[in-house]
Amino acid sequence: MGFVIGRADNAVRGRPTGRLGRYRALDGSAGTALSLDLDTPHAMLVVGKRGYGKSYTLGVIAEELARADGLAPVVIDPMGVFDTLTDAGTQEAVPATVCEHPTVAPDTLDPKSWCALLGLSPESGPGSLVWQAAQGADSIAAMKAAVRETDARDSDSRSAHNHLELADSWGVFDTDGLDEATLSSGAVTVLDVSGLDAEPMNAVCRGVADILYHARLTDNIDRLPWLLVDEAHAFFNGVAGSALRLLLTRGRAPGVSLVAATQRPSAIPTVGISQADILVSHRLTATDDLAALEAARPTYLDGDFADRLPAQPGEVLIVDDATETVHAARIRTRETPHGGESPRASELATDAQLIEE
Ligand SMILES: Nc1ncnc2c1ncn2[C@@H]1O[C@H](COP(=O)(O)OP(=O)(O)OP(=O)(O)O)[C@@H](O)[C@H]1O
Repeated sequence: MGFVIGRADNAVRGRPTGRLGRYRALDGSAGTALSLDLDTPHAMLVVGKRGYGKSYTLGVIAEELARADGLAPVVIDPMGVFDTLTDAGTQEAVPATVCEHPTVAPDTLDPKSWCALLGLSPESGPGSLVWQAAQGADSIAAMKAAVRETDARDSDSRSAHNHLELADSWGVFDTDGLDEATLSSGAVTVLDVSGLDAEPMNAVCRGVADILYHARLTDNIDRLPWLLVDEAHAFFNGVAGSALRLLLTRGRAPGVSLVAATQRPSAIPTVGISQADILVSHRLTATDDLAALEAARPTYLDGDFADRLPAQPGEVLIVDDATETVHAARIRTRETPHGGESPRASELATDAQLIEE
């Protein structure tokens, strides 16, 4: 099994692990196996510039989580590239389901989040109406009715109503939306949010993060959730941000893991980097991204961090807090097809065009 990332006592064997890859030897040969601890909760950050393998690495982690017992993996998929987890692969099938139109119950969002989602200040007339409506209603229809029935100024209730109409039009709110039971089937649940704008995408992520966290706090699920979020900067900077920060800072106590992938670590709040116990870094070159990592992780990342970063797709530098170690590795090959390949013009050209050349 080789080394287990995220497990303080590497002598402990026989507990759940996922195959991550192998050490990268200087001569390019494959070294000892590297696994990821799946026994205890973790907060992981996967970073790297575009095209160097973040989504691929998330896919590898999802494959391993789906096969492990006792876990409830959920992928927030803003690029629509993880549906391939259900395809036939090189090994036995990965238990996976894809939800193409994920919805959450309106009351998974608290009043403050409703105001933030709709871009309303809670102190404003329309904002305070939305706040009040969100406190008592469990559907958008009930929220709209509550707003209509107030004796507030006409212009305020009309504005609040219009904002709620807009939220309704996103199609991501439903009283029968995702719940802890559907999210903890044991298979990896892929939530395809790729067709959505930033606000509804954030609403789904926020709702799901809250459902998983509260389900563990109240002992309502007996599996340990792992929330995987691709393009995480889009969520840390939206309504989902506070829920993701909560998972990073307090998720591990009740047993919720977060794996956040981003090409822009500089757009992630410092706490998002400093609270991660496992950092997986693909190639990074932007000065502000490197500075953000170094500023948040001074303990292990000294000045030569940039020099130690890999150059090829699929290669990573892993910083592991549990063992206080840094590892140069290559992520293993996906078993299911990778869905994030950029299209090439040559692939789209017809045979006739290619013959003409
Ligand atoms: N571990 C790996 N083994 C083999 N090939 C890999 C590996 N990781 C990445 N690749 C190759 O690199 C390509 C880019 O990877 P990926 O789509 O994950 O990039 P990304 O960093 O998520 O980019 P983007 O930010 O554009 O989504 C893949 O299509 C694949 O061909």
